[in-house]
Amino acid sequence: MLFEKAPAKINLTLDVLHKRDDGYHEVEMVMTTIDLFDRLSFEKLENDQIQIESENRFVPDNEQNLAYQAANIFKQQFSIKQGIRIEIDKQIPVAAGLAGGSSDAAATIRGLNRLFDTGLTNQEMEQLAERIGSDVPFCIQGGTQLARGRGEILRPVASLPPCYVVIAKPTVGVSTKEIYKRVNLEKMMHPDTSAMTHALEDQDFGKVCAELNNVLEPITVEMHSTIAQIKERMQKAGAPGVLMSGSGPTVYALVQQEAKADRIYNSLKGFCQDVYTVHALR
Ligand SMILES: C[C@@](CO)(OP(=O)(O)O)[C@H](O)COP(=O)(O)OP(=O)(O)OC[C@H]1O[C@@H](n2ccc(N)nc2=O)[C@H](O)[C@@H]1O
Ligand SMILES: Nc1ncnc2c1ncn2[C@@H]1O[C@H](COP(=O)(O)OP(=O)(O)O)[C@@H](O)[C@H]1O
Repeated sequence: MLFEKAPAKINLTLDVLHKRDDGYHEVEMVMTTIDLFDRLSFEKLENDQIQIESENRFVPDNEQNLAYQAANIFKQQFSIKQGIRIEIDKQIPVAAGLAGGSSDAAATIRGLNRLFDTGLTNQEMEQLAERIGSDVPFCIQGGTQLARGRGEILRPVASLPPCYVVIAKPTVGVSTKEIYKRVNLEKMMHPDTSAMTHALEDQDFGKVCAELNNVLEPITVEMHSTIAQIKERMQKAGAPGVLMSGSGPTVYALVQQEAKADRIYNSLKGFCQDVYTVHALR
């Protein structure tokens, strides 16, 4: 048996540049992994099946599961006849904009690369990952990266300065596809991506907070006003930087003082079911 941790990600910026002929959107976004993890275990089976086990009722146990899809692609790639049992201890909220499923898929590729001793490089794993979803290549290495293309063209950038990340996920469900469908390119306040990467290089926390921007946020907020309410609560509790992650509905606050992080956490506990205080991964 072998284990892998699958961290969640947040978007520090998310820009949509244009719609492509293949239906996807050309994006430019800075993402960073945080210390909120799913834990996966991998075991070889004598039969030819892929088995997914999870106690979380929102996690599919069939080919819909991104970890299943990753295992299937991996088996095909290396003509592996054995089966694989994958157990997912789910800690990342599902359908949250935190890339939980994508990170499970990436962890599966990393885990199977070790289990079957196949020696794939990170770049080769990212190429396999691309076939599963736009966010999966980023999740192979995580850290802080600038992602372009539909999310698969990656460049490492400087990490977040040390800070707390207070995360709140309302119970509303959001479909990524639906949010991208509502994108109106004329009506956008685009992030300054290069200002964000420079702020990270300079470890300028105030500037990082000032540059947080996600063009999908107004679209999801229009559908779910609770996101705006969470943002307002965080700001009132003293958060210097607040943003929705990915297509939502999760909102996070960045803050450097522990006492302020506690205050933000307490202002949301009771209002929101899923609230966590975590750190960015360096
Ligand atoms: C918005 C983001 C930001 O990190 O994350 P999440 O909210 O999912 O965490 C990503 O772009 C989501 O990536 P991911 O969830 O992997 O998307 P995919 O499975 O590849 O695509 C789901 C659907 O979203 C739309 N899509 C996705 C990526 C992209 N660059 N352009 C798109 O238009 C397409 O309609 C696609 O059918
Ligand atoms: N391993 C997995 N963990 C969670 N959700 C998964 C997984 N595999 C597939 N899914 C499906 O993917 C959808 C999006 O989930 P998730 O990856 O958590 O969200 P997001 O893309 O918003 O970050 C869910 O509705 C769920 O049914």
